[in-house]
Parts: sequence; structure tokens; C-alpha cells
Amino acid sequence: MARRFTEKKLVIASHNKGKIKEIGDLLAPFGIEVFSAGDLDLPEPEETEKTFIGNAQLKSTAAAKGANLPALADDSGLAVSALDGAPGIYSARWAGPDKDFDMAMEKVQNGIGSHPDRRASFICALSLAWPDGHVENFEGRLEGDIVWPKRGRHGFGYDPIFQPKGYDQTFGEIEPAIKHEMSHRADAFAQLVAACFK
Ligand SMILES: O=P(O)(O)OP(=O)(O)OP(=O)(O)OC[C@H]1O[C@@H](n2cnc3c(O)ncnc32)[C@H](O)[C@@H]1O
Ligand SMILES: [Mg+2]
Repeated sequence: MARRFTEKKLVIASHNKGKIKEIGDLLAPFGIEVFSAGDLDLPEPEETEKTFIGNAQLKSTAAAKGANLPALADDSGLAVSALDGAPGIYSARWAGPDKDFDMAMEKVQNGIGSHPDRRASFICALSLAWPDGHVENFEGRLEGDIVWPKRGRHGFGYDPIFQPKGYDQTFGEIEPAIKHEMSHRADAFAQLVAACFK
């Protein structure tokens, strides 16, 4: 049995504004007071693990200890079939220190080149940690295709080149409220809610 979340305050252990906004929107119905890692001046830990869950847990436990509050971390990324799952856990790092996602998206497109397989998945690991060290982890996924050129201005990161399966718009074009209902983050969040918030 997962530990239930009964506290009133929660830290979103992320320094990514796009993610903090999405997680804040997903948490809105639960009446929890949320803080971001930046609000609390928490450092950004180095992501030294080899899996999404490993890195999510590293971020959640560091923030929970640092803030002495429960903390929810997200480690996510894009796994491209023709690139054997790259950029994967390196999705943020492909954009470099300037967080240049135009460059990162071009790297994805150039890597696929003329390969006929344009399939990709977005993956999201969520880790909820308490200050006593207890952790609950979840992983969500969404299948789609890489399109080129990029389309739309909604979302963040790789959204303008990711078109979810069954849709003819990219996450850059789809309204945020619709993304929240079907994304990899929504999938992981639904698992978290079922296990810890019900
Ligand atoms: O570690 P934190 O502080 O949370 O922020 P980050 O941006 O470094 O986040 P990650 O280490 O988890 O890297 C994931 C990258 O994958 C990309 N990504 C994840 N979810 C995405 C989404 O829903 N839409 C577009 N890109 C996404 C995005 O560019 C992120 O920078
Ligand atoms: Mg990161």
C-alpha cells in the first residue's frame, strides 16, 4: 500500500517553469498550498542517475530534506525510436546551458534524417518524497510522432515537434487543458492520485 498524502503543503521540486505550471494545474483541484524549489531557494541537484525514476527520486528526496516538507519531483523526456531512445534522460541536457530547445529540436530532426520511423514517446517519472525519507514513484508515457518543421507556441521544451498518436496537432498547437488530460505527465499524475491522494 502506498503512503497517503495528508499534508497541506507540497514543494514542486523543479526549476523548469513549464513543468511547474503544468504540475500546479494538475494539483489545483486538491487544495494544497504549493511552493516551487525556486520559491524556497532550493539548489538544483545534479542528475546523476541512469533512469527517469532514479533522477526523479534524487530530486524529490533532496527537496523534501532541504525544505522539511513533502516534495514532488518530475523527471521526464523524449525517447525517439530511430535514435534508440535518445535524448531520453538527457532531454534537458541536449538543449545545453542556454536551454536552447530550437537547437535541441533540430538535433532530434537531424538525427532522424530520412529514417522512415518517426515514432517517439514522452515519458514522465513522478516521485513524491517525505522528509522522513519515504518515497512513492510513478511513471507515465505517451506515444506519438516527431513532425518537422515545428508547429505551435503552447507548452515548452520539445512540444512543437511532438504529435500525439491519433491527433493532427502537436503539443505546441493543442490547448494546455487538453494536454493536461492526456499527456505523459497526466498519466503519471493519475497513478499518483489513485495511490496517494484518494
Ligand atoms: O529537473 P527540473 O528542474 O525539473 O527541470 P528540467 O527541465 O531539467 O527537467 P528534466 O531534467 O526532467 O528534463 C526533461 C526535459 O524534457 C523535456 N520535456 C519533459 N516534459 C515535456 C513536455 O511535457 N513537453 C515538452 N518537453 C518536455 C523538457 O525539455 C525538459 O527540459
Ligand atoms: Mg533537470
